[in-house]
Amino acid sequence: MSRRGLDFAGLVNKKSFGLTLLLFACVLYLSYSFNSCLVANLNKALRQQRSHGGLLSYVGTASTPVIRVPESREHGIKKETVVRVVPLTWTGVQDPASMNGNETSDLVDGSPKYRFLRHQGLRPTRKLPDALIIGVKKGGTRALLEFIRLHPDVRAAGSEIHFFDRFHDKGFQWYRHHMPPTLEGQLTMEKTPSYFVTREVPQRVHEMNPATKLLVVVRDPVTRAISDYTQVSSKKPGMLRFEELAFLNGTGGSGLVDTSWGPVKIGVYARHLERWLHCFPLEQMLFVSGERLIVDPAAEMARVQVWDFLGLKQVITEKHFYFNSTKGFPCLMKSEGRSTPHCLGKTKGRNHPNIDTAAVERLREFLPPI
Ligand SMILES: Nc1ncnc2c1ncn2[C@@H]1O[C@H](COP(=O)(O)OS(=O)(=O)O)[C@@H](OP(=O)(O)O)[C@H]1O
Repeated sequence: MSRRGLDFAGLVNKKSFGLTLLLFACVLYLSYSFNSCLVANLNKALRQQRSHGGLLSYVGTASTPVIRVPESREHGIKKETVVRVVPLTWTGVQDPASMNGNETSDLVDGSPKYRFLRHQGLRPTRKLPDALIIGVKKGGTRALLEFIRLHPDVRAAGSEIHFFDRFHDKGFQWYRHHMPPTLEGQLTMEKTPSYFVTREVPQRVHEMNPATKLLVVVRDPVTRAISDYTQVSSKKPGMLRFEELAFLNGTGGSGLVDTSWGPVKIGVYARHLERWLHCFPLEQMLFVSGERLIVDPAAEMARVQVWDFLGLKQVITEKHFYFNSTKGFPCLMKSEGRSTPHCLGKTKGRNHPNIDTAAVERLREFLPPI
């Protein structure tokens, strides 16, 4: 390229560099003035709302803002709704309580989720249960627990804690630490189906709190016994047939029922209930139908929610369930842990073996349907 050509190219490069620089400075200036203008306007609007009680007026503290939303006018009286404002993201602001070591052992761990809640002025703590699902084994206790914990005012331990029948000597502190953190007004629940049939449990629950609410899922005792047998035999291949175990000397449907066999013994509900009634009034117990939990879960859950002792609002409805025809059971649209439709685990809703009709009939005479 000629010397004149090179000079010209240099001039063009310098010019475009200068232009780019100018353009960049303009963009920077515009974005700065736009943002500061926006922030100033927002501040002004908030100040106005606070002083004049405008569309939304703030009445909370700095950490737990509460807004009052004017709703309507009735008979000349202004009505408003109070809403606690909880941002959807944790701001990362350090909670002073977690810095000065003022926390009691009641408070939950310092993970971001709980630091975030405390920052909002909400102090989750672990409490001893207010209500227990005490049984019956294979009645549908898992279904009841998973359904009731859809309620925002209920939090439940996910697994069976077995405190009152196996780990009582570990003490209440141990038990409490197995409970989920709850906010004020939320109920704490736990389910361990063996509580219903364990001799010492009613007295121990009473010692913890005589006002404990008790929920019992009851199911036809014969179907329950077959369900129980199905579970045990799935873990023990080669187990004797149901008919051989349910009757004395393996006499099947023609013989005497073996009342000492676990699956039969658990189904004598009245015997176990008697022990509970020595410690708790009947009104403090709610009997939930295991059958209705399957055929109409929303209706059965409505019964649970209107039970005065729990004092829950009607929140769980048909919208929370769908019927999964492959599984043959109602399943959940979503739950606390999962936002997609799902069913209870594989061990819930197993296929039962065919049992001789004579054996079922004979057993039903001994364990009549409830
Ligand atoms: N929605 C839904 N999905 C699946 N299963 C359901 C459901 N609702 C009630 N059931 C019935 O619950 C039975 C199991 O009872 P439990 O949860 O009390 O069993 S356990 O004692 O905790 O092992 C289980 O017994 P099986 O059918 O013998 O498996 C079910 O019949």
